Amino acid sequence: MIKSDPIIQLHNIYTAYEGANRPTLTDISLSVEKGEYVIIGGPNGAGKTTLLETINGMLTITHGTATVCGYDVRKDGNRVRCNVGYLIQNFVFDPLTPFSVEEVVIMGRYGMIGTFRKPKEEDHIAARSAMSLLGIEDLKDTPIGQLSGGQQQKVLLALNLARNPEVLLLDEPFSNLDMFARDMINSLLIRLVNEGMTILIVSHAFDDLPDRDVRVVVMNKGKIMMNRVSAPGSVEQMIRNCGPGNIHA
Ligand SMILES: Nc1ncnc2c1ncn2[C@@H]1O[C@H](COP(=O)(O)OP(=O)(O)OP(=O)(O)O)[C@@H](O)[C@H]1O
Repeated sequence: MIKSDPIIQLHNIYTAYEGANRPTLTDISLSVEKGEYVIIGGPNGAGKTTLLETINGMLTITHGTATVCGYDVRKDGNRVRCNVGYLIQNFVFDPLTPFSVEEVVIMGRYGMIGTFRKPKEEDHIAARSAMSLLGIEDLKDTPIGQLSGGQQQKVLLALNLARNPEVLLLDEPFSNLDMFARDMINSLLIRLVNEGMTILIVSHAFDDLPDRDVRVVVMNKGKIMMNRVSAPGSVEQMIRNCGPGNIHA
């Protein structure tokens, strides 16, 4: 069998925020195969969100090579973002946002629908199917700003799933969720990864990981301190072992 290229390949990457006089990420190299479940851990300010936004082509890479879904992130950021879903951390809609839940979920299809075109039947079907995966069909006509934080988070996950991404980046997806929603979304993520989606998740919650090996990437001070495939049971301890008291970077 011919081995395909990794779906994410970062080599010697430096990423800088606009106006910053030095890069936030330094010398990042990371390979992720299609269908991997990757947990990104590390202390506050370590660079976890910055890593997700680098993979999604949202930040300036000042040095190194980055390929995601076969596209060069530095040259083809738009194409990368068409194939990657990104759930950002703690996003809250303004209470007066004039869109219903279904309208927000269908925004996930905009890259495919095209500018100034109306959603087709297939876009509505994809949006409804994503809402059904998250159990939010009954909210479809509710204005998004009238939902709770946890409900809005489910809508944003549905928006990302409506476009059926090859890679899903999740930044603290469980932070606003009750235990039932966490269980439901954990099972959904495990199903998606078993079907071949590649998932990278920044999380401090390690219950209910997939019943298979996961890749654990631990960051600190803008660098990757550890990158290892491990059994799910040892993830939390591995991240603790690389905690601020135990690393001297
Ligand atoms: N927009 C920005 N402009 C300049 N620097 C930023 C910006 N956003 C983040 N940083 C800096 O980049 C570093 C890494 O931040 P990042 O948000 O990636 O950390 P994190 O590991 O995701 O932290 P947390 O666990 O607290 O969410 C921090 O020092 C932070 O101050």
